[in-house]
Amino acid sequence: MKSTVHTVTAVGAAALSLESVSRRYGGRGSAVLDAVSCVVPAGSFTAVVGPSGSGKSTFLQCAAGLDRPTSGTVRIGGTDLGALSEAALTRLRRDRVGFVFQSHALNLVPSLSIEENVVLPLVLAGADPASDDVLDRGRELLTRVGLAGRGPDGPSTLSGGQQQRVAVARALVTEPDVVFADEPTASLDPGSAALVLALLRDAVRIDGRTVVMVTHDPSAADWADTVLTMDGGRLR
Ligand SMILES: Nc1ncnc2c1ncn2[C@@H]1O[C@H](COP(=O)(O)OP(=O)(O)OP(=O)(O)O)[C@@H](O)[C@H]1O
Repeated sequence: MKSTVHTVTAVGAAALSLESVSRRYGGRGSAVLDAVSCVVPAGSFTAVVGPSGSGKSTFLQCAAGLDRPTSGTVRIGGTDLGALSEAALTRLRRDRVGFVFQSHALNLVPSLSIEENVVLPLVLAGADPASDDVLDRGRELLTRVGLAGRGPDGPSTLSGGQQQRVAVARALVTEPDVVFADEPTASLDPGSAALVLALLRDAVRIDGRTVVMVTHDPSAADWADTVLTMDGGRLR
């Protein structure tokens, strides 16, 4: 089937591209993602919207290397994810991708302090948690998200909105090629949601990061530069 290539308008190389990506479950079933192609340039904020069941989460999972498409090619920063072993894909997700999930309860590790959560991707990549670089980076990001001084506390001492801001800090800590956010404001009140969305927008505008966010919420999509609409597994 012919597919349209959706190019998000922005300057810069592709941070993410999908080329005729399809995902089917159970072999004979219909395509949950149906020959989806798009190019997301570096330094852009893209929202993916669409009705329930249209394939938004599947799009995000395939684009982020959390799921392997049945066919087609996904590239992050020019790397073809399909060519990577499971171990290499895991490293790419750790080092070059940031994630913010829907539920703040699932985003943070409760047994770690707030600052340990923020720098976790660096430590998993082999950095010394006690090094000045790591400690400074953790403090810098906590200041950025308005939680300076809260680093030694546990995540459970924070509100849901504050926990999502920590999740954004952690998603940015490796300076990833792409930050993927799946309904990051779904469980938040409007004020807390706006704070989280402003952090994502500033990561794009100030730091040149690339954000791809799935959302049901039209007011959340308003924060993005570009809105991609999914319908029946295809981009409209
Ligand atoms: N693991 C799976 N096995 C079989 N079908 C699946 C699986 N995951 C998703 N689907 C189906 O794929 C379709 C798209 O699901 P997906 O979660 O991507 O949609 P969505 O647009 O994110 O929906 P929502 O907005 O409700 O979260 C749905 O019909 C769903 O039932």
